[in-house]
Amino acid sequence: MTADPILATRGLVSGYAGSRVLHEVDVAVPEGGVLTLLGRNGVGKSTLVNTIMGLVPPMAGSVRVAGQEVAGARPDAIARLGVGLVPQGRRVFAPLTVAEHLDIADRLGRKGEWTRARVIDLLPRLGERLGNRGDQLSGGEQQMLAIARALLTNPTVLLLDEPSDGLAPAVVQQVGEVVREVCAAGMSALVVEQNLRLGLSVADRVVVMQKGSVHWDASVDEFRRNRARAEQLLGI
Ligand SMILES: Nc1ncnc2c1ncn2[C@@H]1O[C@H](COP(=O)(O)OP(=O)(O)OP(=O)(O)O)[C@@H](O)[C@H]1O
Repeated sequence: MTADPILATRGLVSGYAGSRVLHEVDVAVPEGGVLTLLGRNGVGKSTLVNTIMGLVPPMAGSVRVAGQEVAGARPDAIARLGVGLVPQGRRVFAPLTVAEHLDIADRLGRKGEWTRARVIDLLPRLGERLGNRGDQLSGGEQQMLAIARALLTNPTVLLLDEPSDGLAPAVVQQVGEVVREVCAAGMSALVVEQNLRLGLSVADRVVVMQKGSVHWDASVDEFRRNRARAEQLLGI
């Protein structure tokens, strides 16, 4: 891993209609590594992800992708610079088929090693469901589609916002395997997870947020050794 992070925020302030949610947040995703972001409900994890992606405009601070400043840029420009988003709630389009979702990502996204064939090889279930509409998919299949769509844009860093959200335990395990496989293939990622086991299984570093601020930035080992602190910050 190099010293320069592939994605870094510095002093990032953000929020909605005058109310601040993020207070000078510094996080860094190591190149080829995974940063897992933990925190109780409502601490600002999705706001951080959406601000990095340009969906929520930053009020102050910096967001750098591969050394380039992107704070204030539009989401499509940020995507073209190599940031891929697997959004909370998956955002699959009900009337579009799996194939149509993949076509759109293929057409609009960057070209690279994540081709449609490779994505379907990783997620064979999607290959069997190409003609099915978004609203005919299970939650797990929708999550796989959200991941496939993001991978097809060939990001240099992937933002995954609670990929296990709302899924049954067996399906969480399948999604976990996919996330681990993608990360093991060298994808840099920021992973927001409520599922501690999944989050830690992919992480190189762990950041815990509380009330819009980073309260703990630790290696996975350090996090595991300080169980009491983890429990106190996460309310578990
Ligand atoms: N679109 C929005 N407009 C106004 N306030 C919002 C909006 N989205 C989130 N908030 C508020 O911002 C704060 C942080 O929410 P956010 O969704 O970022 O937290 P989170 O840590 O991702 O929580 P969760 O785990 O529940 O998704 C909350 O107080 C929430 O009510």
